[in-house]
Amino acid sequence: MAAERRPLVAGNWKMNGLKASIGELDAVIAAASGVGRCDLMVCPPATLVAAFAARAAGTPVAIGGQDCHAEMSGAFTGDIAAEMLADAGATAVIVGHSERRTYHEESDAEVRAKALAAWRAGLTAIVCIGETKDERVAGKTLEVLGVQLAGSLPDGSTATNLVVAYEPVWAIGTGLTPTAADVAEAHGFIRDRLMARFGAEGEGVRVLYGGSVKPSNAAELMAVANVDGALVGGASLKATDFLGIAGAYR
Ligand SMILES: O=C(CO)COP(=O)(O)O
Repeated sequence: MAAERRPLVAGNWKMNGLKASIGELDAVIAAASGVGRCDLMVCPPATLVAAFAARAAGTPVAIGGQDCHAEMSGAFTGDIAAEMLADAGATAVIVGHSERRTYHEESDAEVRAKALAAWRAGLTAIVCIGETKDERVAGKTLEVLGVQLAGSLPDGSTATNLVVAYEPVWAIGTGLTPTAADVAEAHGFIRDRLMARFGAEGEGVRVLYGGSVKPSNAAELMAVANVDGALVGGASLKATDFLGIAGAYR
């Protein structure tokens, strides 16, 4: 029997949001109990994690970080340890987002170390993978995803400590999305790899789609086999749009 995977719709606010933005979180919390068929998470910038986690405590909305350092503490100016995110009330952290891989040159090995750091702190690791436009045009999408999965996921991944986010780099912030068939192919491939390596746990790992998800395309994307929710960037900044996407699971 296929594993029961409860969908997750997570918002990645990236470098957006000030204290006043908590009103958007309030609106998500107010509507959350009506979004019964999926989990909801908001990943604000690090400066807002503690305040957001305090506000979301006892509600169905989880709070996550956007990145963490692999070490627990030390002389790493400007960096944030997974333990600090957990201390602030986060229950998950995104690692290996393509913007980290591109602008901070993070390798699969570093992403893997960050995922292990997340587990050390008791956080779920949301590990992002995805091909560039050039890689897709060259027909290398699945090869790239295979390498990223092998290098970025630690041994010991389970249905509860890991979420994978498939985010084609060319679909992020561009308004472009892959066809449903392309999403099905990528997610099916990821599922196969997860099951080959982690067995029944791999069957339970949620695989999110990310890249230009909007209320208008969410239902179609979320209906694809092995798509267990969304990692939403721009459209997560407005509660109405974010909730519109989660509405795919109403
Ligand atoms: O990078 C993303 C989420 O992590 C997706 O961003 P957009 O939804 O803005 O395309």
